[in-house]
Amino acid sequence: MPCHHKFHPFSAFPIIHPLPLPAAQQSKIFFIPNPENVMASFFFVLFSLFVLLSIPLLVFLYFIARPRPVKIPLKNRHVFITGGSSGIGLALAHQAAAEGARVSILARSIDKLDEARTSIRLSTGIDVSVFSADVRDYDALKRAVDEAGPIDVLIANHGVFWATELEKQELFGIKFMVDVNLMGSFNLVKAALPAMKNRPKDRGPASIALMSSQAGQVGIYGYTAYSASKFGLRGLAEALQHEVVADDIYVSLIFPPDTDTPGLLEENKKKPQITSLIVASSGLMKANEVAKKALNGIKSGSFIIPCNFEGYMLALATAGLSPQGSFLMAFIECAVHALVKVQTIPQGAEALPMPFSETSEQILGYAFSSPFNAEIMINENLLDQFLGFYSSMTMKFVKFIVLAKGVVGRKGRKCLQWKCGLIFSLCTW
Ligand SMILES: NC(=O)C1=CN([C@@H]2O[C@H](COP(=O)(O)OP(=O)(O)OC[C@H]3O[C@@H](n4cnc5c(N)ncnc54)[C@H](OP(=O)(O)O)[C@@H]3O)[C@@H](O)[C@H]2O)C=CC1
Ligand SMILES: CCCCCCCCCCCCCCCC(=O)[C@@H](N)CO
Repeated sequence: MPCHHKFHPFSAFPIIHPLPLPAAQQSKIFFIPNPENVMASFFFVLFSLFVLLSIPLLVFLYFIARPRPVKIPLKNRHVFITGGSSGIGLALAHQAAAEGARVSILARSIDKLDEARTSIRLSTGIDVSVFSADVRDYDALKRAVDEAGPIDVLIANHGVFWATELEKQELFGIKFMVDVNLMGSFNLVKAALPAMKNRPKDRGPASIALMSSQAGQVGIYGYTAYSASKFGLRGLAEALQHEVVADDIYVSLIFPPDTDTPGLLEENKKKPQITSLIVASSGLMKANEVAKKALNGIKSGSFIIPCNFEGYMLALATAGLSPQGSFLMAFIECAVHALVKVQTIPQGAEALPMPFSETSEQILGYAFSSPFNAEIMINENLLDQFLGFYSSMTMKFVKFIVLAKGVVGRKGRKCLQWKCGLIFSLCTW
């Protein structure tokens, strides 16, 4: 397919020559079942039937799962934050201290740590403990974690980042990002988990939060190494949640957009223009806004913590089978997945109208006409919608039940197993 647009040196946006949509695709954009089409009517009836049938099923599932809201307090609890000497980590430390937590921060530079301690003391009157270690050095990290004492809320926020095309990226740079962002988080969780699991039962639920990025939800030009390191955190988090839920530990993943921090200032000095354009479509947040969203998410035990509107959209589009503590959100995620498909179109591969100025069909078809180039397709195949909805619903509910605090907490694993079995057979009837 030929390239239909190119960058214009004087324009913030690539010049786009809109392509007329092929007739077949135009009809896909609006879902209007054609009454002359027997198959369509047949599927329409089938679909209505399934919708009707699904209501009692959902009510039944709701009563089995009986979700209980999780509350993880910060007051008088030990919050341990890596990368707590700068940017988002520093904002997290300020706010956690202000909420009455005992705060420990860890980073490499002792000077920056001391500076952070002073600034937190000045604004809150509270002294935080500081630890100097490199998260890549397991032994040093373990010593710091042991010295700090049992942790209630562990926030793996440390991170290094810069944007470069893979071709121009040196191997050691890739390894550095993966080692700090991903392996460093493994080191941290390994070091802290035993004491977190053995905490006295009356200390209440605990949290392990990992700082990802919107570039950890969707791959972005210039971020091959960074995105890979942040996507990796998601695998770590999803699997870890299964392993620790019985210990009343909740895992969270935080997905901020660009955030105004010393780290970003450095990154922006040498960023490919395309990266800047794409990233700009999700705006820029302040470190204390991100920290606020993050702490609220942690306190409510949310697995996925988006930080802005675009982040909520991305979270819906990329929910996958990640744990969902809210019955309603689990339902919405599955319904959205069955009905629409959001896909990103690599720059230069296909021309899209930009900004909106085209016909209503194109606006509906390509709702996110930013340089991010998200194409939103509406699924017009009813059988497909039905299967998509029920398969993701089935899987999500099995996970939902596995992870529902009520089930594990109240009656233990035996009860969990028969409920999982029941849900499976119910959903695959
Ligand atoms: N700013 C942004 O636009 C966004 C950032 N994020 C993520 O948020 C997190 C924080 O970012 P931000 O506040 O901007 O970053 P900053 O660069 O401002 O701060 C990074 C912190 O991590 C520490 N750190 C870095 N490397 C190591 C290491 N090897 N061992 C221990 N500590 C280390 C730094 O201290 P020291 O150098 O002294 O070790 C510093 O305290 C990162 O994980 C980042 O990927 C996500 C989305 C957007
Ligand atoms: C379906 C809805 C789509 C909505 C549009 C979403 C646009 C996505 C933009 C992603 C921005 C990524 C920022 C990464 C910041 C970061 O981590 C760096 N500062 C560190 O390198």
